[in-house]
Amino acid sequence: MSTIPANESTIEWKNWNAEIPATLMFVVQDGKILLIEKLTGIGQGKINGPGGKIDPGENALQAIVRECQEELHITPHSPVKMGELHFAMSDIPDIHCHVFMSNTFDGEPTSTREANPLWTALDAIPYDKMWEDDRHWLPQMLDGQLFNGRFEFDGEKVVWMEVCFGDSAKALWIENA
Ligand SMILES: Nc1nc2c([nH]c(=O)n2[C@H]2C[C@H](O)[C@@H](COP(=O)(O)OP(=O)(O)OP(=O)(O)O)O2)c(=O)[nH]1
Repeated sequence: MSTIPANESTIEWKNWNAEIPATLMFVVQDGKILLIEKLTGIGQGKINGPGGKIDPGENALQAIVRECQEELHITPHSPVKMGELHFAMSDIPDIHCHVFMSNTFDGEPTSTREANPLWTALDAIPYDKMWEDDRHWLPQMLDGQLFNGRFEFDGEKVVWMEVCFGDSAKALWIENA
């Protein structure tokens, strides 16, 4: 488990519930990862994976497939859930995010109103243009590790975090999609 800084979180995580359920997808193929330049919504202007909010009546898997279709015109095959992320935000509603990976998909990644596709070498992921927490779980996820991350933000800055990996991380997931 990794934590920063050493101080306690101001969040009472035991009773914490996010307002927004969301998803992320990372497609990896031939030594490259399919990232996006996000053009709308939360994190606009950042590099991220495709994803977005879960609509009422959807589960996380249905939501991530729909978001990939909407944002990049691709349909990922057999998404595998790799992690959950819990974001306690200071200035926007709190977010609970399900993170998936896939190695194959139908369609051609295409720019849309919401995103520009960016095939990126796995050793050149631009963490400086991504959310600050990503560097604390994305490398391990790409090594095949399941994860569970809790992050407290002040604006866009991480002020506290706790990230677990492996089976003990999966035991912390709220939902096994
Ligand atoms: N990698 C990463 N992704 C994050 C972080 N915080 C955060 O909300 N996200 C992701 C989760 C969602 O995929 C996305 C936020 O949802 P969104 O605003 O894109 O939702 P949406 O596509 O449904 O947008 P809209 O309907 O409001 O236009 O950003 C973070 O710290 N790191």
